[in-house]
Amino acid sequence: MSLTVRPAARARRGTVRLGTLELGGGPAVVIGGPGADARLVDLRAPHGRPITAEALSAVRGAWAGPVLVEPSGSDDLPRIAATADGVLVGAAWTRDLRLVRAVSRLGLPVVVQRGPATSAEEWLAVADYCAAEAGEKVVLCEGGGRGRPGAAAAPPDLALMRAAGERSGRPVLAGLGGDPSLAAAAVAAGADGLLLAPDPAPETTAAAQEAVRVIGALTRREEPDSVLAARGAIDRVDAALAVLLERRAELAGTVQRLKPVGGFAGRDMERERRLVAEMARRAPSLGEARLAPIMNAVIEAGLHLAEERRAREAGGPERGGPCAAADGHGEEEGGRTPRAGKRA
Ligand SMILES: C=C(O[C@@H]1C=C(C(=O)O)C=C[C@H]1O)C(=O)O
Repeated sequence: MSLTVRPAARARRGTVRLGTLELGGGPAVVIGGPGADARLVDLRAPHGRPITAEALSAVRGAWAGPVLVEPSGSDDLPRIAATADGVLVGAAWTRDLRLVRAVSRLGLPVVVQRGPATSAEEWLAVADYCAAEAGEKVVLCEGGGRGRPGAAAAPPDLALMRAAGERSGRPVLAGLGGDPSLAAAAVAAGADGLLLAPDPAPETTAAAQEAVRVIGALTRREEPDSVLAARGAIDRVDAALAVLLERRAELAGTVQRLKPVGGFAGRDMERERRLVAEMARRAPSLGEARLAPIMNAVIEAGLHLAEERRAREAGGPERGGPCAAADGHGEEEGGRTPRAGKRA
């Protein structure tokens, strides 16, 4: 067995490369500040805008990955062409066709952003215009634009974002500015990436990254064609599984507290069999026979946790914790656990 990379057999339609990132084909990405997959530099910064060269080299000095730049005017373009991996046609200047044309001719991918002042038709027309000039390397971004420097970012219309992506076949970003509250919804609605502010709060970036991983695992169909890409996709599925397993353990713990007899003593094998059968409908390849031992382990882990917590709350010695499971007698734990008293 070898870890060779299969040549990409599929011609991917509708994907655009931003440096090392592929927008549209693989996982959803985050573009913004530190901690994102690509950095955004806004040369239209509100207070005394920095010298273009300084702003760009500051980011380049600290970050080797993809950089997307929003210019403030055509003077910025030569420097951007030499330094950046893509250009943002911000919502505030989609109507400056001279600048749009000059940007499209740089040879870099172009992200065309829609703001509240632009209609959907106008937005897609600008994107088509850029695509003709930029050799199809165009990405749509819905929302997040600031009309004026310093103004609040407009929230994205996610239905419009989805429709625009389907109609144009181009990758779509949801512009979220500094507000991650729609991050999960945007990924579920089909966003290929989330465009944040150039320097959002670290929690904003973390929330966006969590959404692209966990929600992306549930909603995006990826077709990885290398071991590395497939492992990346597995890592995202595992992130979603971990979130669900933690939530499941909490809920199973609630049942233990509410049932007349909780813990291993109150185990209900008929309920367990039924939930495995129900899961097999959604996991037909695994089927009941393979799911049963998996769910047995999950359920027993939840019961151990619940008993451990109960013992701790009662101030008694801990039983059935990880040590008990690790000593090789984990399966017999139910037999060694004292009967739970009636707790209503
Ligand atoms: C949570 C319960 O207690 C136990 C744990 C279960 C689970 O984790 O799903 C299922 C049945 C019981 O053996 C329950 O009775 O529903």
